Amino acid sequence: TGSTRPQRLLRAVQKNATQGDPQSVINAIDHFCRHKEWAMNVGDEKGSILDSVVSEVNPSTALELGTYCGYSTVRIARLLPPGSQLITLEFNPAYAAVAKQVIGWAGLQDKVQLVEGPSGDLIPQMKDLFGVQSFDFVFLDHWKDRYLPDAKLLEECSLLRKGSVLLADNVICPGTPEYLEYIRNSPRYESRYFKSHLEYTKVEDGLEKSVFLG
Ligand SMILES: C[S@@+](CC[C@H](N)C(=O)[O-])C[C@H]1O[C@@H](n2cnc3c(N)ncnc32)[C@H](O)[C@@H]1O
Ligand SMILES: O=C(c1ccccc1)c1ccc(O)c(O)c1[N+](=O)[O-]
Ligand SMILES: [Mg+2]
Repeated sequence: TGSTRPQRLLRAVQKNATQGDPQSVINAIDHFCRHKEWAMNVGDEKGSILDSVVSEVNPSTALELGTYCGYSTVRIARLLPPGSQLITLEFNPAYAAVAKQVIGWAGLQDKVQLVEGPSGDLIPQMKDLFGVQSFDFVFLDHWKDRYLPDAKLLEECSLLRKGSVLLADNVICPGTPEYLEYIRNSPRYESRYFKSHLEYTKVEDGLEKSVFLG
């Protein structure tokens, strides 16, 4: 029984990154994915756009849908101000186990709550589990057919407030047509498309940033 790609990615972090240095963890994963094995992290090019949006929002409470190995978790958490929290949801236990170790290697475990389970079940529990009133920032990067139902669920659970920012990965590739149609035509959001490329490739992809208007 051989290792899995997430396990090989973790080994590359442990070998090439410095404990407590988030940027070195990001660099080690990007190097591994460019030169060894492609993996579905948001990547460095779209990651820079993610960084700029997170820095602009400067969230006290942030939510990530889809952790995988924790690459974007580290990107977001490293930019959070003291006292703020990132909650990240992952329903694959093997991926969650790797992510926990990557986040720990970066020294960001105190800023991150990694919760194992499906977003559809966990989102309605956010207030009870974590005392969250609303999210200032949400990064959507889980299976693409869940973006729309989970955005609606966040609205229904009153987890968005005037000014909350949703940032969605992969709106071109693999694509999230139903989500884009809804969010771009809804009077309750102001949306903008950031053109980029699918991680570690020349294929077009992009991020959709949507501000909830209340
Ligand atoms: C593209 S990967 C996330 C990549 C990560 N955001 C990054 O950029 O490093 C998508 C992840 O979402 C998880 N996932 C998919 N649907 C989910 C759901 N409904 N609830 C929780 N996790 C989900 C998958 O198991 C997978 O690990
Ligand atoms: O769906 C895929 C996918 C499809 C086929 C093969 C590998 C990955 C994918 C590709 C790039 C992404 O940034 C991403 O978030 C995902 N995803 O799974 O959520
Ligand atoms: Mg993605």
